[in-house]
Amino acid sequence: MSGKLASEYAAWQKLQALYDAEHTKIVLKDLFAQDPQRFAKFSKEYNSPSGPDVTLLVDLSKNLITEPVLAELLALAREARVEEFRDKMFAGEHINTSEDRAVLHVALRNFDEFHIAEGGVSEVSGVLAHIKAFTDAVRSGAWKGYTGKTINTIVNIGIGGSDLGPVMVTEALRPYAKRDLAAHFVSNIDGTHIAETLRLCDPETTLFIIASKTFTTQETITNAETARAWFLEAAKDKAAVAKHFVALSTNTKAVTAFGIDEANMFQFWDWVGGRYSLWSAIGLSIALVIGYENFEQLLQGAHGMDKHFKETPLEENLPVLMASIGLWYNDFYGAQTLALLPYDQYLHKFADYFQQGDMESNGKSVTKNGQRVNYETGPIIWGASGTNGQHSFYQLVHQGTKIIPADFIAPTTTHNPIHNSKHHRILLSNFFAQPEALAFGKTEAEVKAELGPNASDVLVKSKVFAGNRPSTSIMFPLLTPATLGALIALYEHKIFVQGVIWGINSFDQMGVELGKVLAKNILAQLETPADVKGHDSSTTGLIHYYQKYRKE
Ligand SMILES: O=P(O)(O)OC[C@H]1O[C@@H](O)[C@@H](O)[C@@H](O)[C@@H]1O
Repeated sequence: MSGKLASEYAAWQKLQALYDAEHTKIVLKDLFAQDPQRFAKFSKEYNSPSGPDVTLLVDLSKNLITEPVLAELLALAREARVEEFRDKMFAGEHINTSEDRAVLHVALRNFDEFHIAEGGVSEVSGVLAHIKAFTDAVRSGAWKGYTGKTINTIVNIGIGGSDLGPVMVTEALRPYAKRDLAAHFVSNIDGTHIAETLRLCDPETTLFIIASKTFTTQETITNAETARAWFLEAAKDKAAVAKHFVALSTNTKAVTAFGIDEANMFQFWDWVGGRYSLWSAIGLSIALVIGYENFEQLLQGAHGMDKHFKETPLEENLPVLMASIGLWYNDFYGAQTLALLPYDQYLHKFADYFQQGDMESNGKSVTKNGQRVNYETGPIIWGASGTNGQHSFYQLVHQGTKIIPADFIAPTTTHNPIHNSKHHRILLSNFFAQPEALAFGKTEAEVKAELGPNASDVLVKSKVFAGNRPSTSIMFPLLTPATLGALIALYEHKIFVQGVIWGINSFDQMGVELGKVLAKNILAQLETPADVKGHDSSTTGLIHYYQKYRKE
């Protein structure tokens, strides 16, 4: 970070000039017609440089880019010193400047390759061994509940980064799950979430995992206290808590104050950001569900992508390429969003996960130097899996007035090849068809030819697809733990690169704090109407309405 705003870089200005002069000429139909090598030029195959075999095909050719545009985008990455900041991250420098912290999720899956000097890094393997021993004990049935029964249900209580990663990954890796171990995730403070979950649990066979980096998050602590009270109603003995409650946290003092045995606390460190923490002790529920070996495969897969990101020249560097192209839309085309569209039911939480991953990281408008940016930063992330989206919001993606870059993601092979993979062939034919239709559209002449000479002009016009709508397609052979690890790390590093170019701190989350403070203040005023003070008339009116009609 050079103290410059991104828009002051020479490459940014060249990109603006390129956009102004060329963007009407960047027409996918023409670009593909002119260059039979376009797919070969703009698609990349990733083969993991270490660890288990992972291959990904990342097809960037249906993006609104030309070679000069891409070259200039990479020049921007260089001018913003992306390589230098990447190396600083891997070296453990405190690049999270506002909190004076290192950013070392890569150290959680390092497998002794990169040398990192930061307190706690040498303890990673010890925590992994703790996770292994504990998951083996629970999964084998050796770990017993307070009446001597084995555990058949786990409930992870956490929110944000202490929930979304475990939820997404355990869903994504269901084919590897121990099917007789039910896993539930409680996050919302709405009592309905814990109440409905506890209805599915038996206190004798349920293990609660209290996942909170700070161990002060109101939702998590309140839900954990409710779970403990529910448990003690049955167990009646506080000593039994040790067999049914474990904690994942950086805050030993608060964990022991809650009554959890320090031996049942899985440690991590302040250099693990919440939204980058599924690789840490926060992944305990993942390891319980899929087994430690599969959890380690997930980490190894991510490590391979880390190595790729660290060592590959920018021209071939997938996170850098995806970040650059995303920035092109975000800052020059005026695109507001990025749709994540996995054609794999197991990835149905992928977009939810990266809503936090991307939006909490790059939803910032002040640079690390305190300057207000004069350009767009993080995109709005959204999406849905499979063909469901097609019957819902794709109308707008195809024919609406907005430009919506989209990432299509699919495995060549399904874990559920029913009817000789008939379902999967249908699914994939949609996966291939949608980006094609978005890119190439349908002209008025084509519609007329299809409808015949008697079709009304209005009907013809309504069936025209302008096309030239950009997308990236990502394919891989099968959604394995290692492949998922690589895929997540790919997006993590994409977010990192964009944050560096925009000059923002992708690793704090000051915006989340305000809501917490305001809600605490109001909570203290909810009892009595006379206490409701210091608000605007709308907020006061809403609270008074609540006070009039509430029943407790
Ligand atoms: O893991 P804990 O500390 O409970 O935090 C849970 C979540 O809280 C939110 O306010 C954010 O700061 C998230 O980044 C974080 O993941």
